[in-house]
Amino acid sequence: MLLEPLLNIVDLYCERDERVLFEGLSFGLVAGELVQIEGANGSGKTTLLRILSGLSGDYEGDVFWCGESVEKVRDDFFSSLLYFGHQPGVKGMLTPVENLQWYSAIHPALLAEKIFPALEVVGLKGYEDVPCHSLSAGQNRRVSLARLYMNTAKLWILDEPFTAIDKSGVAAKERLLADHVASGGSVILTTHHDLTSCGSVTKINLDQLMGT
Ligand SMILES: Nc1ncnc2c1ncn2[C@@H]1O[C@H](COP(=O)(O)OP(=O)(O)OP(=O)(O)O)[C@@H](O)[C@H]1O
Repeated sequence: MLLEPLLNIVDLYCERDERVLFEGLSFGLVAGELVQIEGANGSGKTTLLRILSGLSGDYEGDVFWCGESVEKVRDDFFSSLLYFGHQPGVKGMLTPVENLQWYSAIHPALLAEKIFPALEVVGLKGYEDVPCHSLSAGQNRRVSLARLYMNTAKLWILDEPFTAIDKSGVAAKERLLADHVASGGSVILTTHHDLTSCGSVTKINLDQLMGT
């Protein structure tokens, strides 16, 4: 049986600084699917993820969520989405717990009762109350990644989630992604890592869609 796509991207066109990043980009993402966006530096991976996450409206084409234009179903779409950006998005003056409390206050899919277990899983037990400006780059990234262990969102859009994460952290994140798709969640991500234990991965290469 053919599954209806959760997210459907139709004929997307985007240019920046008079350079076409991609044109005619169409693909669908079904429940339980992991899509990896590939491409050289500057090919438009982050730009695409920002468009799909509703953070940039500077494009042509259509994006549908469960068969409806995302514009029409914004509330449902955003409550089903967890976006993990290029930057950790962690405030240095706040502790890991405070950062996650703030995220949980603004996003209904992030469960506050999971903050402490999530910080333990990402290896930050004992650092819960340390201001984030005193943590390393990798530890700040882990604070941000802890959101993945606290959430019930169906769709994860992750921009370079493994940056600054050590080998054991990468293996744990791969397992988390595999569990998410195995339980019917969906993931779109960019990474320069080879995904070795996430099961089936659909790859989309932006280099082949670059215009002039
Ligand atoms: N807000 C913007 N205004 C103008 N140009 C932009 C903007 N954002 C990105 N660009 C340009 O768009 C192109 C694509 O950038 P993007 O960050 O999407 O690439 P990327 O594939 O994610 O790169 P990397 O692998 O280096 O992270 C780059 O040439 C960049 O300079």
